[in-house]
Amino acid sequence: MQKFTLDARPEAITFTAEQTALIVVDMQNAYASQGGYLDLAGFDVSATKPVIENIKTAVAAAREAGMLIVWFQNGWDSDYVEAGGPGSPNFHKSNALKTMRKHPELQGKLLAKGSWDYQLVDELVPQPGDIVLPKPRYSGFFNTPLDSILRSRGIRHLVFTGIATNVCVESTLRDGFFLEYFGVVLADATHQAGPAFAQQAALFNIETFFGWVSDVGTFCQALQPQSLARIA
Ligand SMILES: C/C(=C/NC(N)=O)C(=O)O
Repeated sequence: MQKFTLDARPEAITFTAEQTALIVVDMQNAYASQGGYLDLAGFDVSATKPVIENIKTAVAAAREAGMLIVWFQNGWDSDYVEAGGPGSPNFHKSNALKTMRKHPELQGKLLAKGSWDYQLVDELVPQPGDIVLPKPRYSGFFNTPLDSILRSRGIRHLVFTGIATNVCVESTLRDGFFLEYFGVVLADATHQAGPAFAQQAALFNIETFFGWVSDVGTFCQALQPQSLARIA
């Protein structure tokens, strides 16, 4: 199997395309579009367009190299049974659920399956052979078949893109770490929920404790057939 070496912080990391999945976390209107959940809840989504473009570029490079692409969609049924009631911390901490309690006219709209908010942004379209997984909580490993899908393919490395860096990306990467997956974040293909320091803190945590941090240009460069980064 061909090996690729990706320049990353805190050090370069080597992987094969067959044993790596590109994970696209929750690139839904809820998280990346004006008028979506995060915007309505008061989070700044004005800088998500370049993130969408960078994800498109990373997905194309990963697909060309033969990597599995996994797309997550965060949310629940339109009655919010899957979100959990007052007995679930999710009921109390989800800003989507809190926003809908404050604005009952939004009930059934935010992160509800079938809604515009739940849909992936128009610019990012899964292709045949990709895996599209719904998830009910921040971590993509919780109550989803992600682990068995990856294990059955021998995948050990996960390259992360998506929104939000400090919530679902970091949660999924951390759970992956405990399950012995090597997690790499492409920083310019992610965006935080909250102030800029939340992005910096999440990336600091990841590169220092849980994984590696690189960027889309470096990732594409590493995957190029003629790249000097390629090791026979
Ligand atoms: C804040 C938030 C983040 N989700 C994510 N996809 O990172 C949420 O779902 O409430």
